Amino acid sequence: MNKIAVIFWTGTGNTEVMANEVVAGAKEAGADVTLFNTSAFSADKAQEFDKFALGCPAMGAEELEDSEFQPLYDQLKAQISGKKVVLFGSYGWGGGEWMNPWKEDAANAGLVLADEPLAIEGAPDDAGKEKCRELGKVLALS
Ligand SMILES: Cc1cc2nc3c(=O)[nH]c(=O)nc-3n(C[C@H](O)[C@H](O)[C@H](O)COP(=O)(O)O)c2cc1C
Repeated sequence: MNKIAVIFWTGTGNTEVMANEVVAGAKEAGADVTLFNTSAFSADKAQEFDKFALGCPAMGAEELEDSEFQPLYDQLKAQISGKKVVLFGSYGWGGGEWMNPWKEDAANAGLVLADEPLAIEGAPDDAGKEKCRELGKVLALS
């Protein structure tokens, strides 16, 4: 089975645009993909999926969004150790720094990163959208 959950949090829509492109890329590669805003997903659904694309912008001071995304991610990572995952999100001024501790944390939790995380400044342009589709494709084919 190749069931993928794409789960994202967004404040102003940029990471949602990325999430939609990740979905498109994974579908093009033949996966069965479902898109969730964090508020629509709970960790007890994790076992229904084989792979996960997780999207969250840089918030706080180079951190994950702390009211919805971080708590969900903390519960989820305990349940999906050993599963394939990709990470993505939009940032503003920090050069993508928030992605480094996230990547390290995911690896420490035993998540298997199917590709390098994708960090995009602001709203993705056409080239950025293509990178998102490619990320979805790589996850689907991994
Ligand atoms: C409360 C808050 C904190 C933020 N902190 C950071 C940060 O630490 N580093 C950074 O590069 N951008 C930061 N940003 C900018 C967002 O990451 C950026 O606007 C991003 O495009 C938002 O993505 P979204 O449209 O998916 O919400 C912050 C924005 C807000 C509102």
